[in-house]
Amino acid sequence: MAELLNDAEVTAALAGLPEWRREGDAIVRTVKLPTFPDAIALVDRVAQAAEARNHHPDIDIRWRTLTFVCSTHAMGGITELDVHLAQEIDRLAAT
Ligand SMILES: C[C@H](O)[C@H](O)[C@H]1CNC2=NC(N)=NC(=O)C2=N1
Repeated sequence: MAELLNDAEVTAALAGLPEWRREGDAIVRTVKLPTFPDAIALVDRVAQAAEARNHHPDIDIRWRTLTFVCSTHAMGGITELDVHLAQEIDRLAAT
């Protein structure tokens, strides 16, 4: 299992993830899509990617606005798995 990142490591990771912010034991990004179906389509793409890597974000869906919350539940905090998932979500959100 991936090790917890310390504060400096989280800060360094977020420097490469400008759309993301730290909220306690998680990193968080909000994405606004043009339509509700567009938002659900992105959720589906993220779900496929999360399943493939067996690491899943918490997802809040409010009309066209999605909030992704990445934390490693088994470790109770932020690990490289969350950073890599955030990078993947950014790629999928850009398509
Ligand atoms: C058994 C399975 O590998 C674990 O439950 C996985 C599934 N997806 C997960 N996703 C996240 N975000 N954190 C976890 O600790 C986690 N654990």
